Amino acid sequence: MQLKELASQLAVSHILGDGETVVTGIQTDSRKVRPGDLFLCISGLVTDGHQYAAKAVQAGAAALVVEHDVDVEVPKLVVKDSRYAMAVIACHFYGYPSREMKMIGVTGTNGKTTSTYLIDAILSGQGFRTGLMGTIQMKIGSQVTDMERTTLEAVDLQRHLRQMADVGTDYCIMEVSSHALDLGRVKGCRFRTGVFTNLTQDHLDYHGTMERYQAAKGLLFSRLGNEFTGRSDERQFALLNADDPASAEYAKQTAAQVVTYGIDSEADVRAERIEISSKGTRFRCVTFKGTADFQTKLVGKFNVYNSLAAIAAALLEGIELDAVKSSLEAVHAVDGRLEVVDAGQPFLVLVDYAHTPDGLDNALSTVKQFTKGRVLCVFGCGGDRDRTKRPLMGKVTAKYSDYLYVTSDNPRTEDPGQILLDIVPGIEQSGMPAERYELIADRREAIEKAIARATPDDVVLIAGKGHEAYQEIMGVKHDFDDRQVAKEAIRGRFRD
Ligand SMILES: CC(=O)N[C@H]1[C@@H](OP(=O)(O)OP(=O)(O)OC[C@H]2O[C@@H](n3ccc(=O)[nH]c3=O)[C@H](O)[C@@H]2O)O[C@H](CO)[C@@H](O)[C@@H]1O[C@H](C)C(=O)N[C@@H](C)C(=O)N[C@H](CCC(=O)O)C(=O)O
Ligand SMILES: Nc1ncnc2c1ncn2[C@@H]1O[C@H](COP(=O)(O)OP(=O)(O)OP(=O)(O)O)[C@@H](O)[C@H]1O
Ligand SMILES: N[C@H](CCC[C@H](N)C(=O)O)C(=O)O
Ligand SMILES: [Mg+2]
Repeated sequence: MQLKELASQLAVSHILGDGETVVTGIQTDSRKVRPGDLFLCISGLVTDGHQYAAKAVQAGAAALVVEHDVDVEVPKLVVKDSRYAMAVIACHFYGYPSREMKMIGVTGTNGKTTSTYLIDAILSGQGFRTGLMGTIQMKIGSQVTDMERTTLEAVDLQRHLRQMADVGTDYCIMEVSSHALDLGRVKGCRFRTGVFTNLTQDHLDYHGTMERYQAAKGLLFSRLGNEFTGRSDERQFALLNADDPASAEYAKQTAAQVVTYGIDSEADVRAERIEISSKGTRFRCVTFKGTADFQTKLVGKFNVYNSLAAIAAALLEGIELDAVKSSLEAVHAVDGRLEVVDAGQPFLVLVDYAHTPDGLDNALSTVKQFTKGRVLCVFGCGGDRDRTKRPLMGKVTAKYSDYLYVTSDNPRTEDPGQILLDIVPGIEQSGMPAERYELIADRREAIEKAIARATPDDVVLIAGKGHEAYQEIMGVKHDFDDRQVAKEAIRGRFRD
């Protein structure tokens, strides 16, 4: 595509050099530039992409997008805001793929990955071709790849959406993180449905306050439904959790049709008579398309919310309640979410991805409900992330656990020992005596100790890393999988 065609998408911009220069790809990271690419210089939070313009050109960049002139001899498109230009250019370059599929975006502090998996299971169960994008994986046609980010930057997002559209995808179901909304990664995407799971504390390192965090998530809804076309297949929906106070604000902001789900409040899709066991959950679901009794393999009240979101999203696509029920009931636990680790031991070991105070409250209160013996919890807090959530996570784990093994969870560039110390005030506040918790920076050792202490009827919950297969220390990712390590610890203990 010619540089001048991309320039024509931006009202206030100008070209320095030959506008007929052809670019064959788009890139925002100089280290990934290939010959013929257009390199966009983004002024980021850590560094300024303009500094890497020369490197990008050395690697073969045919042209640049810049906010100011740089001393490099290739044609340049000068824009006001290169992050905004990135979304506009990416959408145009890849031919607006989100218009060729029905996009379902899920935002919220917890439950995004789980809800997207459930929606995917129901829609694909009906024979629709689905694509999935989120924390664990990206699925395009039959190809599945692991992900490093929850929501991709606009250039990567649009490129993959193009691939999804090209393989004939009917529905793209994707997680939309608050970082993505705030940084404009999904600008230009046309969503059919925006789903809100819940809002509780996380990411205050980035957003600063809960108000700003709430507002970032609100962008998914405030951009939804502004155009009424009269066509039912072009209707847009804001699917909101009636039990979460933030929903009222999102309902006001959106022009889309608001549909609610919930348990405690009046809602369009509501669960009643909830019965939770360690094997699954039963509930009656009263909807605008009838009533049905569900028996799912997913454990916990929080998973009833995730199920309701998925049921409502599917009903809005015209799927019959019976069909929704049979697909949902067939779903097993999502990878690393209350996943059972079984190496023949006489007690239950679960690996879960709870890494926020509310996530831990949900996971642990659920476990507590069906534990006859003691709850032994292994957990930590991520480095280079919201520090204020650390004592809160300490407090909530202490509330539900009989023994706590406080350990590392991706210390990243921080001192692991200091992160543990940041957690302790919350444990102390809960009144847990010192002999019932240990600080063990080495996660393997912490898991081994918890497994060594467990007796029949106890439950060991290893929280925070779920599906992750690494432990990031000082910027280096070391192989580490809680499920594998737990199995090794069990085998070590029960070896004859
Ligand atoms: C806060 C945040 O999301 N920051 C992202 C953002 O960083 P930034 O704008 O500050 O960029 P920067 O690092 O200053 O770099 C500026 C520019 O220089 C470029 N550069 C940099 C170095 C170089 O050698 N060459 C080069 O070209 C970069 O590619 C970038 O375009 O853009 C970068 C490039 O795309 C991302 O790598 C970076 O993700 C950081 C590392 C990150 O950790 N993000 C996490 C918090 C995140 O996004 N998490 C959410 C999930 C949250 C949830 O679970 O709810 C997610 O969606 O994954
Ligand atoms: N609806 C929910 N409400 C509260 N907690 C939940 C909910 N669903 C899941 N959780 C808890 O949060 C953890 C993470 O769930 P999930 O991966 O689905 O969330 P997510 O929003 O995708 O997280 P991330 O922001 O890291 O992508 C689970 O392991 C569980 O402990
Ligand atoms: N998407 C979340 C995941 C946190 C997972 C936890 N294991 C950690 O590293 O803190 C984040 O980037 O904050
Ligand atoms: Mg996720």
